[in-house]
Amino acid sequence: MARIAYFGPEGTFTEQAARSLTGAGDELVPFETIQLALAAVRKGETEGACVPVENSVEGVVPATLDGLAEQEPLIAFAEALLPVHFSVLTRPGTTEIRTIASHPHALAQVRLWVEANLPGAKPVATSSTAAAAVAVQAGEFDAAVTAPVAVQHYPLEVRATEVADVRDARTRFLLVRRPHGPLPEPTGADRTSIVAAAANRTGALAELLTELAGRGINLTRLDARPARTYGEYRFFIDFEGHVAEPRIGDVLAALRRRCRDVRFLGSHPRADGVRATIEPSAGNADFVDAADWVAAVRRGEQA
Ligand SMILES: O=C(O)C(=O)C[C@]1(C(=O)O)C=C[C@@H](O)C=C1
Repeated sequence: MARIAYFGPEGTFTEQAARSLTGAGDELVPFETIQLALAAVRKGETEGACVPVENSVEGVVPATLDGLAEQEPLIAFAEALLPVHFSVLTRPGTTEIRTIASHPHALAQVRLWVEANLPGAKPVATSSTAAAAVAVQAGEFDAAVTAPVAVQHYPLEVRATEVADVRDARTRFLLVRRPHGPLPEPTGADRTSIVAAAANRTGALAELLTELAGRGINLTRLDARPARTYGEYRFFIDFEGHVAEPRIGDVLAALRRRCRDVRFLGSHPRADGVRATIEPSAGNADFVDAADWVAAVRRGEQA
């Protein structure tokens, strides 16, 4: 049985993701913020932490990216992809909705719906969707935009379901742990994540990307976040493949040479099961064959 921290309180999308990534015997422990969930696993209070990383409408979750780039390293060893649509909850009997609360990512995904259906309602940011339900229950706000499961945890009334400005929105979540023990086995449908600090000079980012492109490695995400000094950035790069593969090991070694700093954030199976695209002459067998040939040349056996 493992203790797993998650971005709570109870009834968040993240709790759902954590349940899908853990076993029945595991204990899920809610934390009010992403930072606190990551701190729990760093301190060894829990064996893992489940946090949201990116949404198909609103993009990355900054607290997760910054939290993984800074302090002691953590490694993602599994991911979940959840469909995202919302319920709107109020205290029973509420007649007028003047304030509508939720996580900023959730508010951004229902802005048009709120304008059309609750004109004049003021959006208010809370730490999570479930925290909005708690605040509505406490009488702080009139309505909460929540995950559909939230109503099972809080005694609120469902005013609308399936609320979403963009159909088929999805959020991806990571299960992270401290870097100890073996990585998940490669499956052929894996994702590798790094955060890199490129040198501050012309073409530095293009050179990093050329290392990946030259080995036929397909990117799945590229984001820049400030590196806490004005004008300096970190690049979060996700790509197809697993560090156990020769082609991925080869590109990581090249990035390590080129970057001021590079941190490995994990290699794990993709939740959508999409298999890596392998370009002609960039498969693992091609890398192994090329390395064998160089070794033979060095031994003086082949020219
Ligand atoms: O507040 C929650 O329920 C969360 O799990 C966070 C979160 C996010 O960070 O994007 C997760 C999915 C939705 O996109 C809205 C909020």
